Amino acid sequence: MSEYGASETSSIFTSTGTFTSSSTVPGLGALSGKAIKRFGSAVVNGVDAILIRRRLAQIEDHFAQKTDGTVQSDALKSLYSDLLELSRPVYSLSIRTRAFRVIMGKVGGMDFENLAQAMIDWPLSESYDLLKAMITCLRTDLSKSNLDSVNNAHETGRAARLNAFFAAGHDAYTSRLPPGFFRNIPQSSFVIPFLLYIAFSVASSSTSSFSRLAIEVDLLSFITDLYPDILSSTIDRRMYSFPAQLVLHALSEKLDPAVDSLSLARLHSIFDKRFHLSIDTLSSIRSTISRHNSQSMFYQKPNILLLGPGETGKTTLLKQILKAFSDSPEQFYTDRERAQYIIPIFHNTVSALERLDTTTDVWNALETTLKNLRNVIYDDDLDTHAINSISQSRALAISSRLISSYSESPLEHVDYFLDALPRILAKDYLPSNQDIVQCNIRTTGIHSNSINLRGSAVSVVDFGGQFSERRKWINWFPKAGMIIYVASLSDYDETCAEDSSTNRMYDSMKLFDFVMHSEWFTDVPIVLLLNKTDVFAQKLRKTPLKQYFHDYTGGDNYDAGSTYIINSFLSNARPDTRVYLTSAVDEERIMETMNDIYDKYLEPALPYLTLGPSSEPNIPIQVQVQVSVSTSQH
Ligand SMILES: Nc1nc2c(ncn2[C@@H]2O[C@H](COP(=O)(O)OP(=O)(O)OP(=O)(O)O)[C@@H](O)[C@H]2O)c(=O)[nH]1
Ligand SMILES: [Mg+2]
Repeated sequence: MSEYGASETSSIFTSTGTFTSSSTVPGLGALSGKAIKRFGSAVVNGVDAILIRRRLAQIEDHFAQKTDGTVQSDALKSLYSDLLELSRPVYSLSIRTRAFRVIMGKVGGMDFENLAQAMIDWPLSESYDLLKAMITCLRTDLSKSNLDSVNNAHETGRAARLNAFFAAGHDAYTSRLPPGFFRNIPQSSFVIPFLLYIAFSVASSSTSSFSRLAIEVDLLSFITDLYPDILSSTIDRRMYSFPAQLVLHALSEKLDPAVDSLSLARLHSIFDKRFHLSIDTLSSIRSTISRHNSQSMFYQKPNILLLGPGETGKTTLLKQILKAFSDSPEQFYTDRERAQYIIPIFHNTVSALERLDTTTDVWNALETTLKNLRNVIYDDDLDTHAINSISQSRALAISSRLISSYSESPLEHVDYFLDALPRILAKDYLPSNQDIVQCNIRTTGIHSNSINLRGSAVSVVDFGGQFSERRKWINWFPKAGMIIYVASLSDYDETCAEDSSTNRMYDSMKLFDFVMHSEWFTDVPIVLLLNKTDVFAQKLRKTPLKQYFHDYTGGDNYDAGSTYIINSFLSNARPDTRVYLTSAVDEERIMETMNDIYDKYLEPALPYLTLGPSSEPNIPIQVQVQVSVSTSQH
């Protein structure tokens, strides 16, 4: 039994029978598909009035204390039926105001799935009145107050009462908005819950009737008034119209081209063609709603933090993202920028040569190459240097390839640059995109990069992963909107550059554990990116994982090995942690991963993404009355 008593589960208008045909209230009992006749006004008195007020009090109590998730579906249905019933213009304004307050609170608090369902099932004429009232209540951009234009005393009194009705709805709506929604964000963000409510109702209705209704109440003008620059806005601004685009998208899916061609034409004139949903509309709306309480969801924090130990691929990932999301990925690097990578690549090549097995026959011959490369590196004047003599040793480079394939364990970029030696040693060498991706430069300091992520301005922040760098991370913890923790699968047989007694993977797991359970990130989504799958696959065949993780039993099987490492990382992780296996040097693979992260985590967050307090002044909302619902009061 409900903690609110048996009456809670049944409607006074339907099942209890206490509210009978002797009622003086026209229209009662006409819920859920029964024909509703509009009588315009009602006189409620005696027992009926008491029952109605009692029921309303129950509904108010109920919704003040509970969210829908905790209530049984039958009970909910009757609660919503009665709630909607009591919002009808046939009741006194005081009753309607109380019902409207509950309804608007549900919408503002984004706990509206059941309300939307009840409204879809409601007769259209009733939904029309309620929708119109909602829009009026939320409109903030109308001319001052229409009270000024009302000239006789009676009308003024009526308008004032209506004003109070809308103000009550507005109040209830704003008081339930998710934390931070109202303050310091553009005014139009205030309507996000309402727009999501409409999008949800449209998307979940089975026919086009509800969509037509939304057009009829002039939702499109409401949207264009709120977002005058809906199509022309800059990237920074465009994200604010995401929920509006969601509504337009849902409407265009539901309207019937044969019947609603005019509405569709108007709709398409404001619909952003670049708007993209990765999942179906309803799931997309649901996942957007489900994120609303997560304070992390980019409210003033559009920052993706790339954390993880040194040399795990954070900067490589960033390079790939910056290039892929730029306006022209192919021309991303200028020749000057490419040239800046020559010296670091020579450095990488030298260290690659230095790590080769000195007992091999060709080592002596390679030394000339090494010496010349060093000369170039340590002399600032690249042009006058002995690039010529370096290129003479090109033949030797071929043999270096042999050596690298014999080397005991693969050395990643090291292998790459040894293989690329003939090209690197050419006189007119200019690093290719892939050379730049493979180039290993240790990050020091913090590097925040603004990118346009499918139309949204987001910062991706890259940190150095070495011990000495980690202490700098903390400054950014309060600003984290999302964490991508990058670990390297191939770390299992290596020790830390800063401490040769610590295994890199153990260090990585410990650091992950720290990040995962840091109080800064309680609400911050964390994605674990297990990188360097390519190196891992190669390495596993040569260096047994069991040697470093004694309880591992999967041999050199890639799936067994990677699953074991995933499980080890996740053994103490939050259940919502998402894991990806990827290779940051493989452009296609890493972009697949990033797109998936975008679809699952970023897209649902977009409505909450904002650039910060100073982006637009917070103009106080004024409640004004423009459209009145038909009613008469007592
Ligand atoms: N083969 C291979 N190499 C990778 C992969 N990811 C990164 N690398 C290489 O590993 C090296 C280190 O990568 P970075 O991105 O610089 O590492 P980081 O995490 O930024 O390191 P710090 O800046 O020191 O914290 C570079 O040479 C990359 O090209 C991968 O998936 N496969
Ligand atoms: Mg780096």
